[in-house]
Amino acid sequence: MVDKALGGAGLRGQVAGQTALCTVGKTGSGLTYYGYDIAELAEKVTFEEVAYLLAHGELPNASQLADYKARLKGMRGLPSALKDVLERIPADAHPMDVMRTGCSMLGNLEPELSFADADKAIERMIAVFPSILLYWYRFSHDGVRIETETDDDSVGAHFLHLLHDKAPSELHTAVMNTSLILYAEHEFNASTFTARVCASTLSDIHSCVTGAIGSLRGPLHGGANEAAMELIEGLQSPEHAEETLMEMLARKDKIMGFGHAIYRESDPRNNIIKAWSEKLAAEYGDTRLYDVSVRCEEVMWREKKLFPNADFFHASAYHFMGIPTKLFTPIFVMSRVTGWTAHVKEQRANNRIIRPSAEYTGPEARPVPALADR
Ligand SMILES: CC(=O)SCCNC(=O)CCNC(=O)[C@H](O)C(C)(C)COP(=O)(O)OP(=O)(O)OC[C@H]1O[C@@H](n2cnc3c(N)ncnc32)[C@H](O)[C@@H]1OP(=O)(O)O
Ligand SMILES: O=C([O-])CC(=O)C(=O)O
Repeated sequence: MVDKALGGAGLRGQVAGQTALCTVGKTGSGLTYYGYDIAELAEKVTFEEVAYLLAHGELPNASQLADYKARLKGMRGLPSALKDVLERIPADAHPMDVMRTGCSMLGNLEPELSFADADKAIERMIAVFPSILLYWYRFSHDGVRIETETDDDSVGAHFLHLLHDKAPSELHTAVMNTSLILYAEHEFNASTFTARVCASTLSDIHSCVTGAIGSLRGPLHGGANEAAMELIEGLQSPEHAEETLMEMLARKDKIMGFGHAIYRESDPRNNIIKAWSEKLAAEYGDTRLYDVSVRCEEVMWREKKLFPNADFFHASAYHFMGIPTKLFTPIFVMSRVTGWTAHVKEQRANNRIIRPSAEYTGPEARPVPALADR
């Protein structure tokens, strides 16, 4: 089935499989995980509850949640062979490459030997991804070998603690919690589809996630939050934002953090992270990045009817929490691993190898000329 309004390139509008996990843009702008609206999840639950929901199809009760969090807490340590590998990755490597390598190495050290091990492997990845990222980051940038086994209550707090060497404030913990919920799952986006294609060959879960990390890295997908930061940090005032964007649009430049393949009017994640960014700006005491972002939003809607996607206000929000720009997309990995792996399990449960057909556009059939005749 092809949705004519969207056009067919990039498989746009084509139904490529079924999922019970998530709806994207079903009512024009909505987003639900297993039927729960994203705004309600962001307001009422923790990222760990969402991670559990995606893994098991239902929100946990109190004792399931306590057990789940205790298991995650107990899985934050890094095997020494993984530390060795991380220590060899240079400081100027892209952190998404570090995540890709870290995930792949974990798959060597702790392979998923049977699909029955999937849940354990998934929990391990959720727990250890912040450790992988920040062990490398702190070793290569600060020359310290950090202890990754903290007592923090959540994945978001664990991440901020390892980054800043101190337990985060309540505000920052809450923002990380929301951010991880917003990024957790999004139907058949490019990285998730990568994971599902890999899963459809009956490959192991670390291969699925490693491939997905590679797809998320690009600036048209997860990499847009870093690209958005590069744009807004150069904008000195709302007036400067207006001028710069008008010039960029005249040159037909792409403005990263705007537009979406499925949503047509708005991304339901935007208002949620935008509100947190505004709060963080006030706490930070310098609202420039928030103010210029708001002007970018106004200009893009006025000129192109394009709206900020999940990535745009994440840039200022992360910056206000002291997170270096190059760590933005890896945070997306720390969250989306929950969605990717839920899709891997769903694919496995009802699998047929994903193998579409191509429309041939090459030359007519022809004989191979001898080497001397070419
Ligand atoms: C969490 C996420 O992954 S969200 C996506 C993050 N990515 C970005 O923010 C990158 C910037 N945005 C984009 O490149 C695109 O909007 C995508 C990749 C997200 C979606 O791509 P598509 O589905 O092809 O976009 P769509 O069909 O809506 O584009 C319509 C028109 O708007 C233009 N357009 C879309 N986004 C933008 C943008 N950010 N800046 C300028 N123009 C844009 C397209 O070039 C296209 O113009 P054309 O018809 O003259 O070629
Ligand atoms: O759905 C998409 O194409 C991209 C996106 O917003 C996401 O993966 O969160």
